[in-house]
Amino acid sequence: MSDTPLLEVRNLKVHFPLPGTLLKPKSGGSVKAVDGVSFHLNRGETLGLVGESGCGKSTTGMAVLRMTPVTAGEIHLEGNNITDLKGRSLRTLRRKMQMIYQDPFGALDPRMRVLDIIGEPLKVHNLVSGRKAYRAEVMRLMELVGLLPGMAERYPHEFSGGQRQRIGIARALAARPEVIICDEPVSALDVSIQAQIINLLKDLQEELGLTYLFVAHDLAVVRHICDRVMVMYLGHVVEVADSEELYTNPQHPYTQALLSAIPIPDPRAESRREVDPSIEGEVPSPVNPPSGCPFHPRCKHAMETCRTVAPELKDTTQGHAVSCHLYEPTSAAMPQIRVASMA
Ligand SMILES: Nc1ncnc2c1ncn2[C@@H]1O[C@H](COP(=O)(O)OP(=O)(O)OP(=O)(O)O)[C@@H](O)[C@H]1O
Repeated sequence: MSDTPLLEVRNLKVHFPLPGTLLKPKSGGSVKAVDGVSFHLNRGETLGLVGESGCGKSTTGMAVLRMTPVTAGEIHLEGNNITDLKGRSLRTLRRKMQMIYQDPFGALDPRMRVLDIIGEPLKVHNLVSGRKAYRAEVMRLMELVGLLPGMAERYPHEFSGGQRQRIGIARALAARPEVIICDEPVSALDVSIQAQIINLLKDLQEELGLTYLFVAHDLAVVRHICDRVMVMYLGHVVEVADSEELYTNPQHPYTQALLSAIPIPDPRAESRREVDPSIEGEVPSPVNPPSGCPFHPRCKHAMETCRTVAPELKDTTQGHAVSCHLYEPTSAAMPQIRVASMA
């Protein structure tokens, strides 16, 4: 892997005006969906982006793709600032960054044949010339994702969920992208199919040298596919580390709580598992964020400190960074809770 990140995001903010403030933007109120997120993505790696519903994962992915307006911050692809690209440059960028969507049922146009769904990016970005080359390229892509070329004339409703997700993957690959944002690509699929799609994504990455930003709320899935994992909470990154390091040595109380909620496949171990109570109940919303420390009720710091000053993301060991006022890299680690084994 190269030392220069393929993608770099610096202090990204995406704030949406609250309903009712759209006509009077100065009247205040906004949802801080993403609020100062920084990360990098190395060529050929998979970075997981995890957190509970509403923490800003999808918005981060959409902002990186320039599909949602960026309030502040910078996005760099291959060293070029792409935050304000427009027109033809933005179209070129769109080819380099593709998305695989969560809902394989809603993401495909039901009136289009698979041939045209997968082939559309070839036409839009002028990647092949002539009908024959177009058809041959679609067939190649179908084979690459495990679909029979004979299915090219069919419509999306004739396919299962897993097959539809394969169509979505082939369509993303057609553009020959540098980065693929996988937005919960398996959460709408049956568990048995999930593993097939995860393995397909891994194989394609190896074969084509792809780079993934893998958005998910299922921490068990993320562990199997990601090299590094970044944990988000209410628009902020609270911890980032190599995958194994994060799962075996989580430092942030919120990461520890999230990990405690992963079910254990062994029924006896599962019956002994203790879920951190702070993770139970209603998922916090950025529309009405919790009062006090937004990160964890066990935080001993003055509540207002955490509300008014976002904790800095501090490096602990190499590549492992934590954002919490309580965390002191030089002192002993923060109070640990027991982390459920995933064996
Ligand atoms: N276009 C929008 N206008 C207003 N608010 C929005 C918009 N898009 C997202 N939000 C809000 O921003 C917050 C973050 O949403 P986002 O979809 O990024 O979260 P998420 O972590 O991906 O959640 P999920 O896993 O449920 O998709 C939520 O409170 C959401 O309601």
